[in-house]
Amino acid sequence: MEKEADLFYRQLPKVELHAHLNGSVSLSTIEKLVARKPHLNIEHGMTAIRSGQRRTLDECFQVFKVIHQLVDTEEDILMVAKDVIREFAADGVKYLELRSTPRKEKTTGMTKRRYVETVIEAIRQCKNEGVDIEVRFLVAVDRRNGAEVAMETVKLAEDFMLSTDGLVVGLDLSGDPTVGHGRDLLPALQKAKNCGLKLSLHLSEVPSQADESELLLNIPPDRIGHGTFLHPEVGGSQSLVDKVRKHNTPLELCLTSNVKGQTVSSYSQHHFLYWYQMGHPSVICTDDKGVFCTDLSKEYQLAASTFNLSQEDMWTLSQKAIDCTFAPDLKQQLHQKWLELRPTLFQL
Ligand SMILES: CC(C)=CCNc1ncnc2c1ncn2[C@@H]1O[C@H](COP(=O)(O)O)[C@@H](O)[C@H]1O
Ligand SMILES: [Zn+2]
Repeated sequence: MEKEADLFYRQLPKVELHAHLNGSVSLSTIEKLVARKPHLNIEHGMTAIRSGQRRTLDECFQVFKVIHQLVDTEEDILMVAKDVIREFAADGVKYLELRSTPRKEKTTGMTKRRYVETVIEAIRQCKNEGVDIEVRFLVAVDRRNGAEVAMETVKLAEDFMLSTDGLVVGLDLSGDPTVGHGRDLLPALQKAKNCGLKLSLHLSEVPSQADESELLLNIPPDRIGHGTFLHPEVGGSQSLVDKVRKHNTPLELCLTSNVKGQTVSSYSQHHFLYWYQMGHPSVICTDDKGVFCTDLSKEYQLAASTFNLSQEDMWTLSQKAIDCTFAPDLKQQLHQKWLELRPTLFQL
């Protein structure tokens, strides 16, 4: 029987704002992909980092390369996206913002436009099948690919924002944080902001990026991914913190990802506490639930047990996340849903 606390966190209605599509592929979907491509000789150990395991950031990024080999056709992307959406729904996520990087045509046999269309198709199919979750999409820019590709991606994202009835809501900046510099991507990010795309930027995910963060915070972004090294105690600065505070920019915080990727030394050292105690908008997210063998319920439970927070605190945290979404049209509906679900949850 499921333990009472597990049940509480699974039933808690949740908002997931930071999920990379190909990092979110579950074991059962990986098995289906491996069966489609036995010649690749890929085992699950190569696509996930299990409990207790730690990897360097570099090793983590190698894992994405393996997953990308497995997910390289239109059929794969449709299946992966549908499976991921259904899994988040089964975990009690009521609103999901997925993000994914359209890859070079020669690696997938399809154009970047077709890649995004396929993810949108998966979102539509899940909606038509009655999966109980609202999904929106952020087109991702991989910082490793430089300024020109970033600009192309922004144009693509803008086209989709205008043609998908609000399903494409923004732009993500991600990829190996040790490669490239945000200054080169500034024109593309500014263009995205000016045309109405919401911006979620991976920021200060590794140490010594204070200059870059300073620059990118001036845009300013609409949300920050990780922000692990923003505050002074870890080599950031008060000026960075002040900027984030001034704009009240929400942080997307991913505990397991940071501990397994070794940018944070232990759960109790996670910067969640710094921002949460300040009353700053902090949203618990998974990052890559497949790679890091987690789900959003586990992340909520982990935050509660690590920082000694009550179920009531966690309820408030999940409810406040609604105000950090990039879908203003859905906020009222989501708040209503939370209110309706509350009585059943606290009767447990
Ligand atoms: C290595 C590590 C600790 C990962 C967690 N932190 C991350 N930091 C930056 N970019 C990421 C991270 N996790 C996933 N991504 C991005 O998401 C991609 C995978 O999802 P997709 O193909 O865009 O659908 C990766 O190739 C990478 O560009
Ligand atoms: Zn991320």
